[in-house]
Amino acid sequence: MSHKPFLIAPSILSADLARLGDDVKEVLNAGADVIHFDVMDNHFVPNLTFGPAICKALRDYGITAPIDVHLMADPVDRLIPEFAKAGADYITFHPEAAVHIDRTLQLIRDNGCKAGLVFNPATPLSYLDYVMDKVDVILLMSVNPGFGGQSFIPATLDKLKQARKMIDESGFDIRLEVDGGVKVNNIAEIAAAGADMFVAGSAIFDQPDYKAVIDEMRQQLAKI
Ligand SMILES: O=C(CO)[C@H](O)[C@H](O)COP(=O)(O)O
Repeated sequence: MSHKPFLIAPSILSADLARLGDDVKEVLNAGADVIHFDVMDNHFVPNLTFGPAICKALRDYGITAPIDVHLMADPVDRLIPEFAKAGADYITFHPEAAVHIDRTLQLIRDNGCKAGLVFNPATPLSYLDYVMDKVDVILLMSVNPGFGGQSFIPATLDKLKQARKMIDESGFDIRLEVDGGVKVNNIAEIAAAGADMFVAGSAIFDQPDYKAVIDEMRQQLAKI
């Protein structure tokens, strides 16, 4: 197995939304690598969160770290140029929400962002079969999307191993991201299964000392 340097991506779903800019600065100062930005539309998932204006507000507030926009929205295409303009670095979407997956991946790259597909726990990896050359990131949901604070679904470990094999065999430069129920006590096992980018919401933002959690996560990752 080969993997890229590990990235920790706190999910702002669990941040203090009344003081989002400051909370994001704090988590980055605590050692986070990427900000995970959950876009929920109350249609594809039963919750409603943030749009491009909030992404732009973070940029205007001085956030320079990569922003990883996870679209839990249907349809997706018209959001892509908006988020690219607002400062997104990664844009990922669910294949079930796209009419033309290949075209949507290309649209993301054409807008200057890294493109990715997101897989719900029961969504098969076969959606990747003809687009491995068009993805920069594969995101496996380890919970059903919509809410933070859920438990990691163990079957994700086998799915991560399959995705890692597909990436390694493809020879393409693709990140393997995981989202949902990632904690200090399971991050090593998740990394051993092949993930190299870890979204964590409640595990980080629900603790008073972000640096302590992120440091502990890195200590666990150093075992891999
Ligand atoms: O996409 C998400 C939910 O749909 C969140 O990013 C994810 O659940 C993170 O929260 P936690 O780490 O608390 O499980």
